[in-house]
Amino acid sequence: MMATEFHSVLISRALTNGEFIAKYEFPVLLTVDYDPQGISVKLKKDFTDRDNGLLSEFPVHRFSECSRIGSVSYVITIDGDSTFIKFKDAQDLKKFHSLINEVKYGKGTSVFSERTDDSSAIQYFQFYGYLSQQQNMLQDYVRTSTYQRAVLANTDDFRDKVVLDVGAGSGILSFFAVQAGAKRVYAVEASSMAQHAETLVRANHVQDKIKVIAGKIEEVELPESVDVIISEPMGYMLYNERMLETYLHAKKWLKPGGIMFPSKGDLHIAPFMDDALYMEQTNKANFWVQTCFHGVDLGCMRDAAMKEYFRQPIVDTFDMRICLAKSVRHCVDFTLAKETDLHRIEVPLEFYILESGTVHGLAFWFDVAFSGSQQTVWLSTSPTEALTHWYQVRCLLESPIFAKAGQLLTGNVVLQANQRQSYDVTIDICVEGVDNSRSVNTLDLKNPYFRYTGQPVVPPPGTSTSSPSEAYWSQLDAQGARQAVNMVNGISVNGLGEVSLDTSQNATNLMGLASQPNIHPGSITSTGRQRGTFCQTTQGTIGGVITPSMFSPQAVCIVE
Ligand SMILES: C[S@@+](CC[C@H](N)C(=O)[O-])C[C@H]1O[C@@H](n2cnc3c(N)ncnc32)[C@H](O)[C@@H]1O
Repeated sequence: MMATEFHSVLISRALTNGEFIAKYEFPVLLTVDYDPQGISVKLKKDFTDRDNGLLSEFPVHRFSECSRIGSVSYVITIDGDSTFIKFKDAQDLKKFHSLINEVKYGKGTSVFSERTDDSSAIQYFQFYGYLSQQQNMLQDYVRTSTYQRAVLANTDDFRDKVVLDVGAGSGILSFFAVQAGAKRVYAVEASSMAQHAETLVRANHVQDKIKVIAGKIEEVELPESVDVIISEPMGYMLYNERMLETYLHAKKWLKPGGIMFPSKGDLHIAPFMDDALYMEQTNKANFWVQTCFHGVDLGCMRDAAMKEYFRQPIVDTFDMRICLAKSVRHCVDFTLAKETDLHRIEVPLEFYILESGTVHGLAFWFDVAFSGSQQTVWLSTSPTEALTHWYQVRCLLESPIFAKAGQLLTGNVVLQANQRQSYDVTIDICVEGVDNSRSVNTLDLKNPYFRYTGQPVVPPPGTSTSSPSEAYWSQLDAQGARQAVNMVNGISVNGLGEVSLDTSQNATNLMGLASQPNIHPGSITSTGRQRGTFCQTTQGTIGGVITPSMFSPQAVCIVE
């Protein structure tokens, strides 16, 4: 990944009276690098130690004002500031002009640019350009370790093979492919993280194996076809971010019979009951019921507030026992699916209700499988498995419906892709044979509510079929020597006044903590991935980066 360089360039800037004065009294080195939205122009002292000589940097995008002047000069205006660039000769100007033309008029539009709003793409790739955000994903050790295991358990599929890493980020999956014996890996990354990936590749002395290509998979050219495609394109509810389409698009570079890692994804959907969650959202909307808020009647806004709160998918985790029926599984085979298959996804639903209760909505989670020739490895985001940074997602119904054990709940979920790299999710369910039992809601997956607090999940009320108090004491009795011992907050005090820690309980707690992956707070809306924020919790301090879209009243903290 090499920047284009122009030596001995003179830079001037325009004064308000239209005259130009020298910005630097010496000739500079101008470099042009890839930028997710166009190009990044850097002005450096024309020294050999180029990294230290950076004078200034500005991006040139499709809508930037630029113009050629004469045969050796160019003027670029950004936010009213005009920079006059005088190249060494006409040859350099021509080269620079063609780079600018590529940005402004493109090599034609791409599948990615056609399906994505510019503003969404800018925010999205800025997010992934932060080392802290890549770190958040790397530190989800369930995710990262499962990928490494899947690759290293299938070395036959990687040894001496050419691999494509789609959306390489820091390049971690490319490194795994090399560890498994890959001959060459093309690591394609559209955000500015590509530059860091290149640095990591060099620092690890694998530049002869890993070739970092800065750009979007839909827009770059590879020198050859590949045997394996590896990627981590899953968003919330599997589909958020629409990066799975990028993953499927990349198949244009896959040799016939080539391997996709992961190979398939299963989206699980189940009806759930959660009175506390429903009441929490309703109570927030009830703020607007007030008829005399500082003397103002807010009542007319209550319905709109309900709509707004119920449009937000809830991202957190829960006890599987809130599910009233076995999940329906919707499977995508990445080796067979086309990217257009993901523009509108309709999942028919049919649930046999196992437990009577109020259906407050539908819960979603996903699993992906790496089907290697030696071993199949699954990565699961199920509520029954160790927590990942994808958590689980729940879509609420504004009007819940009651269903009895043995009844059939039918309907469908429609995921309609939008230009904001996300989906509008419509859930539509009804209890068969009951009047007025249908309920429909459309939610905006781009704008979820991060509800995860780091607190352990609690089982739904009413799951005890015998006396929990009796069960607790008989468990202690069964351990022996516990009779006549009082327990206060894990500290036992026996009849002799001796005090000791209840190590059995503490060990369980510690294990509980240790089994949590390094999960950070919720997400910004550009990706739905991690949100950094700063807060103190009972279990530690959480640090992270705040981005503009994080300033939402619903920001919550997560235990690290
Ligand atoms: C979820 S991250 C995964 C990063 C890395 N592979 C890992 O597993 O840690 C997805 C990465 O794909 C990149 N990406 C998303 N869409 C892309 C596209 N159309 N072309 C190239 N890279 C893309 C993002 O910038 C981001 O760095």
